[in-house]
Amino acid sequence: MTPPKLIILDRDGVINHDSDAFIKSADEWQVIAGSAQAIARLNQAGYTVVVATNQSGVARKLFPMTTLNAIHQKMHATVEQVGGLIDAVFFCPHSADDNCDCRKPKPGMLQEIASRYNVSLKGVHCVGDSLRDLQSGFVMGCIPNLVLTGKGQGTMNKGGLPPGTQIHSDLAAMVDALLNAEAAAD
Ligand SMILES: O=P(O)(O)OC[C@@H](O)[C@H]1O[C@@H](OP(=O)(O)O)[C@@H](O)[C@@H](O)[C@@H]1O
Ligand SMILES: [Mg+2]
Ligand SMILES: [Zn+2]
Repeated sequence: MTPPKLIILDRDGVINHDSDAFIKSADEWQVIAGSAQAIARLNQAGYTVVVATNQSGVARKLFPMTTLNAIHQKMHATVEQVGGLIDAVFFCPHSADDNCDCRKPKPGMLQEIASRYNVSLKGVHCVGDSLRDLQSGFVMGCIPNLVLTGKGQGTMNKGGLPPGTQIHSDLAAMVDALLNAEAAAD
């Protein structure tokens, strides 16, 4: 069964630079060079691109929902400026103490994506910089991709990655690898 042409991206550390102090404003949100263009290349290759992101900064009262919305408005605009489209953003605003079902590594957000798009995520690529991103995808049958931007280098060094995890320097390199593999299979 050919997987749907859908790809699930983590946000902080994959699309934009991350910070141990959290990304607390639109000004602090800075795109990683090449990531917006990589999303546009995925779209041009027929992929629907969605984001699944933990945003415990909301529960921690580091920023309100209005600020999270402004950050995502900037993210959408940055991608659209280079001809790309992020189709939907799924976020978990809770803290670990809330024990919710949607905070990665739990698969709640990905289950929501599967149901919203009415697809199985088996064989769908997920891309993250933290182990929890890969774990939440792996339990849903996704192909895990670790990028070494954001927290990715530390994640790789810690090990314990899900079986079959593919490692890439950044999102642009992951997209190169995906599209080259597709071209080779044609
Ligand atoms: O990488 P995604 O999921 O898009 O977003 C991660 C952010 O929400 C923040 O997640 C926090 O983790 P805790 O929520 O404190 O465990 C920390 O890792 C922060 O550095 C990071 O900015
Ligand atoms: Mg991240
Ligand atoms: Zn949650």
